[in-house]
Amino acid sequence: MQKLIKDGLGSLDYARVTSVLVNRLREYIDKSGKKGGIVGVSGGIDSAVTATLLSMATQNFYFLVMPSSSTPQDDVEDALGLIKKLGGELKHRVIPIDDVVDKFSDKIESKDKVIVGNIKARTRMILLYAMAQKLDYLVIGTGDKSELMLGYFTKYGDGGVDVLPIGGLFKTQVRKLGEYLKVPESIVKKPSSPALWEGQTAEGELGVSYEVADPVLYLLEKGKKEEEIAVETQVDLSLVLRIKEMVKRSQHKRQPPEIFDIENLSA
Ligand SMILES: Nc1ncnc2c1ncn2[C@@H]1O[C@H](COP(=O)(O)OP(=O)(O)OC[C@H]2O[C@@H]([n+]3cccc(C(=O)O)c3)[C@H](O)[C@@H]2O)[C@@H](O)[C@H]1O
Ligand SMILES: Nc1ncnc2c1ncn2[C@@H]1O[C@H](COP(=O)(O)OP(=O)(O)OP(=O)(O)O)[C@@H](O)[C@H]1O
Ligand SMILES: [Mg+2]
Repeated sequence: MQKLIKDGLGSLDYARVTSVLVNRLREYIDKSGKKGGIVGVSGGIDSAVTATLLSMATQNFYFLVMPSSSTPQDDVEDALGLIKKLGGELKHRVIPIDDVVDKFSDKIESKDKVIVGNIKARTRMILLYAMAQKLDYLVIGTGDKSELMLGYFTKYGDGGVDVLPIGGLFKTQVRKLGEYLKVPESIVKKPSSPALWEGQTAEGELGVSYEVADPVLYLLEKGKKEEEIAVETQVDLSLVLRIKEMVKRSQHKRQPPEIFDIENLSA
């Protein structure tokens, strides 16, 4: 990989990144007038890093672990282990969601795994917002830059949050930040998965690894031409084009709903 990509993706000062993100998060919560923050902790790297940063920003943190039938037992154990490490024994709840999810899917008569998976993500969002309101806290999002750019999240599900502290870091960087923050190895080394259905992995569903996608996303954001990116990253042009298409097609997930303007009715 070329130096430019290495500099952008590989050589961040994670001590500095940590202090900037923790301070920004503390300030954001203070300015919001809310008392603290809540995070859904899944046993995956994004929520582990976000929960760790939140616990460094404020004592007023709260965690929800919300397993479904497709959540591996190891994930629940990893989530609870992390919460204990962060001192969250009295500041968390485990809320299984299958009963609620089944009610929703029955109502629309669908067992489609993507539709039911999105119901799971949105059920978690509802529980996080309800608990946040009860505590007078904000909902702290866990999305990283790779997922955000690719649109690899459920709109108004895990995408429905108040702030995205690690949204400026690519997935490969979040893993490195996790190592720096001493997130348990079982979480740092775990392949990313939304766990919305059994056997689902992020890289399997996306059809590309984050190690490959991240440099391409990085250069796309820099405005580089597809052909140049293919040469620079040694990724097939067809894959570069597919990644670019994912970014384009998910634009609607990264912006508020379009409001139709009626200012110029005569035009
Ligand atoms: N052009 C447009 N303008 C405005 N809205 C548009 C639109 N095109 C679609 N939409 C709307 O967007 C909907 C589709 O988006 P959405 O409901 O999100 O659904 P969709 O993107 O189909 O599915 C979510 C994807 O994210 C993955 N995911 C979900 C949750 C967590 C994680 C994770 O990494 O942990 C990953 C999941 O595995 C799946 O591949 C459409 O049904 C439609 O309502
Ligand atoms: N079982 C769960 N309990 C609590 N929150 C969950 C659960 N599953 C998903 N979430 C929430 O949804 C977010 C999105 O899931 P996602 O899988 O992208 O993140 P992750 O598991 O933290 O990291 P990774 O992307 O590496 O798997 C999680 O970070 C978490 O906030
Ligand atoms: Mg996950």
